[in-house]
Amino acid sequence: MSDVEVLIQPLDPGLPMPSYAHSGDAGADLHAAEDVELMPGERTVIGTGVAIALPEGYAAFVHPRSGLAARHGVTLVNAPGTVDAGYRGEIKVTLINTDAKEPFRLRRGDRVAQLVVQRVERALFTPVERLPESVRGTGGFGSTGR
Ligand SMILES: O=c1ccn([C@H]2C[C@H](O)[C@@H](COP(=O)(O)OP(=O)(O)OP(=O)(O)O)O2)c(=O)[nH]1
Ligand SMILES: [Mg+2]
Repeated sequence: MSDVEVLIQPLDPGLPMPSYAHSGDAGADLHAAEDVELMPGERTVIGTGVAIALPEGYAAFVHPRSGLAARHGVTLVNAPGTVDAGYRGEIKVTLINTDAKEPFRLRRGDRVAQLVVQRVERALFTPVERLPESVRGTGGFGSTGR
């Protein structure tokens, strides 16, 4: 894994910066900027107290944390959220509590999601009459069976 410099602006003094729990981790944990209580089925958007400037050719993706998903049914509505290189606003997280019964509580400062920084390509969309043939062809949506 190589390093890439990402400029980060703390918007909320007192909140920890995103950080990798272990060397080799792909995701840097993002911290919740506020206390939240989500009823079963409820969703909300919360801040993480940081803004970033990614280099051209990169994007960052806001992924759920598997511990919150497995233990509490808490995930992100738009997983993975896409942070564009040109975005300078606060990174936000679209939390949802999918649990049928249990409310979910999160404290300010808790790790709520994780940010994965990746190189991305831009497509040059080239219109054609016919696409090249492939083994899969047009089969999709369960075409290979269950
Ligand atoms: O989980 C997310 C997803 C997006 N964003 C920010 C960064 C991203 O660059 C911007 C726009 O996101 P997106 O393009 O997914 O949303 P949109 O609904 O298409 O909004 P827009 O019209 O602003 O592009 O919102 C977040 O902070 N968190
Ligand atoms: Mg958009």
